[in-house]
Amino acid sequence: MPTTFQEIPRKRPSTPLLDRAVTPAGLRRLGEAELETLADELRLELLYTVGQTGGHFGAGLGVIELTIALHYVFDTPDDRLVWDVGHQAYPHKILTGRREQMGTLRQKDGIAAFPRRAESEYDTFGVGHSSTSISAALGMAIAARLQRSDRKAIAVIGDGALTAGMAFEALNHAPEVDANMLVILNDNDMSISRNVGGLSNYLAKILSSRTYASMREGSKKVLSRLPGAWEIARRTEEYAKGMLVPGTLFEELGWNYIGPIDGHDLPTLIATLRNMRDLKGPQFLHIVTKKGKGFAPAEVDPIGYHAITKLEPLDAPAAAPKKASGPKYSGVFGEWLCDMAAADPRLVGITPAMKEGSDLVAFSERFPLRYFDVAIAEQHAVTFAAGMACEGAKPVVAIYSTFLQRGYDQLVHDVAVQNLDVLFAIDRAGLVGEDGPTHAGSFDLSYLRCIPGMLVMTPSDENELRKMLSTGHLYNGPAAVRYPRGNGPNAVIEKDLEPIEIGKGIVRRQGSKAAFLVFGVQLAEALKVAEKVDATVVDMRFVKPLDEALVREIAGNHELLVTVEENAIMGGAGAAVSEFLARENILKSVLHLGLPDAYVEHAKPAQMLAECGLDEAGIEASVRERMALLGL
Ligand SMILES: Cc1ncc(C[n+]2csc(CCOP(=O)(O)OP(=O)(O)O)c2C)c(N)n1
Ligand SMILES: CC(=O)[C@@H](O)[C@H](O)COP(=O)(O)O
Ligand SMILES: [Mg+2]
Repeated sequence: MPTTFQEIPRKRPSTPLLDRAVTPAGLRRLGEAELETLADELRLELLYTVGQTGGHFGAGLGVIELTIALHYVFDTPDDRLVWDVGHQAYPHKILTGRREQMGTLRQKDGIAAFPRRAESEYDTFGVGHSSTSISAALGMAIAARLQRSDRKAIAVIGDGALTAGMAFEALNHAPEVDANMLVILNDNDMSISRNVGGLSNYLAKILSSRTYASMREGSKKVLSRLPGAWEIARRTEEYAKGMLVPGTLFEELGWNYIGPIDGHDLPTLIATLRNMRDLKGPQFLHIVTKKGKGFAPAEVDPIGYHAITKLEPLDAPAAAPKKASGPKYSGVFGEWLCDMAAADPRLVGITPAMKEGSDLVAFSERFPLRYFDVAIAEQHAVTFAAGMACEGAKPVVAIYSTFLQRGYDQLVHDVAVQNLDVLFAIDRAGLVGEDGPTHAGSFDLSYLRCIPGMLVMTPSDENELRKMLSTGHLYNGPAAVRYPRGNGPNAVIEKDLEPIEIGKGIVRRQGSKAAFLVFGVQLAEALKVAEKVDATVVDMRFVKPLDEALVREIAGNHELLVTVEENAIMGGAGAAVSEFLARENILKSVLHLGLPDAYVEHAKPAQMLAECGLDEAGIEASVRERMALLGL
């Protein structure tokens, strides 16, 4: 049985077995009898390293045994192992040659938050967005068949990730092509919050209907489903009886379902994986684990320990009293949602499995009948909102920019084409820092402003966010407000629910020669630079509709326009300004400042913004360079 630790070690633990197993080749030289001790060492090492760096926590603790068993039984990296989401893959990284790099996790030039192909041959598929593993592993399995290779393909997917439509698209397809592949469902009954929905309830029913409790001790009942292990079952009537349970959904789809088994029982995991490794056709292994396993506080609070910040050194000087920072942008949204819900009974709040991240916690408690967590199902979230809007509800879809990409067709086809009244509260817009490019909200201004009828707003601070949410809510049609991860400049927030005039920007500073047209939170930096170069600063507020009259006026009395946005320059807000000037045949020097046409590697947000020239120094340097070129 795994050891349960009570504390996160602050000193690197002694790990004699892990020291010999930091590659799969080394791991496979260990005797099977040593693996449970190895699991304790690996779990302690994980506690230590994540304690030093911060990062995702509970999920990795839950797959310590599984990770060991997979690399022990399968010939990785030749056998392809695909982790879904990838937030549970730190043990995988430790066992595949990156133990010494774990101290650089999620830091500039360090190893990434999720598996990525460029980082290691053992990271067979880049992940971060959930529910992609079965499709990817299926693709690898069919490629192996076409290449007459007998390399295996294994997908490890969580019960949360399994709630996304694309997971079922792959579950549907694999039997059609009779793929030789293995899907391992890591069922811990948790998403980031508790997992929700019919599938979650169904999985719970499987656990109870297969007398999982008795199986957990023996677990031999499971082996009875496998060739060569049946004799064990046949010897005792009660085992055979246990198999007379109805087929599972997965079997009905054409998968050979095995389980549920205890995902922390290493001997059973190894025996079962060995038996399944060479079976032909689509294989589905259902394991039951605990998120946060082996660390008592995380076992008790898996939601709170989904991710942790790094431990402060014990001898750290007493931190200077932090300037009271205001609420995070998510918190401003969460408070507005409750206030507007109290004022407008038509409002409903929808989240695709990110209640905590998008801060719908208070709303879910105060308005439970109008709160909907649809699980990890962004496409469904958008069209579900569209259906509600058809009936006069005023849905607010709270969604990360990067995850809205998953529901883009639904936004266009189901909401915008029908001009339905849905408000998208788009959190994590722009660079998000340590989660890296898979989670950056780099493209929403580009992919939203091209949609006819869409209202697209970019608040420059917390108060502007609140005003724009009210504006979007009261607007009769598809609307979007995008705002970044974390805190703003701590602006004074007016607690009313009044909208602002649609399509109008505000001149925040009058200067000459150059004029900043700012779309979003870089307003503060632009104002500082404007003081130095005596530029005008306009808070544009709206990407769509663009305040064309104001742009025309500013262009008429400035030599240089500088657009600023934390979005891809390609097709972003700045492009809207240039398109307008071109359409009006207004010749003007325009400098676009934004995110480059590249994937910005993970680091601290400030480091990434500096790298993109979106910090004060970068903005100043670009503007001075252009002004010099123009002789201003
Ligand atoms: C498309 C997408 N939506 C949302 C998320 C945010 N997210 C990260 S982990 C997670 C929960 C995953 O649950 P599960 O697959 O059961 O893994 P567990 O954390 O329980 O190990 C969610 C919703 C994501 N990564 N990708
Ligand atoms: C793995 C995953 O997708 C989430 O855990 C994500 O990392 C959360 O991001 P925030 O920390 O910005 O809420
Ligand atoms: Mg889960």
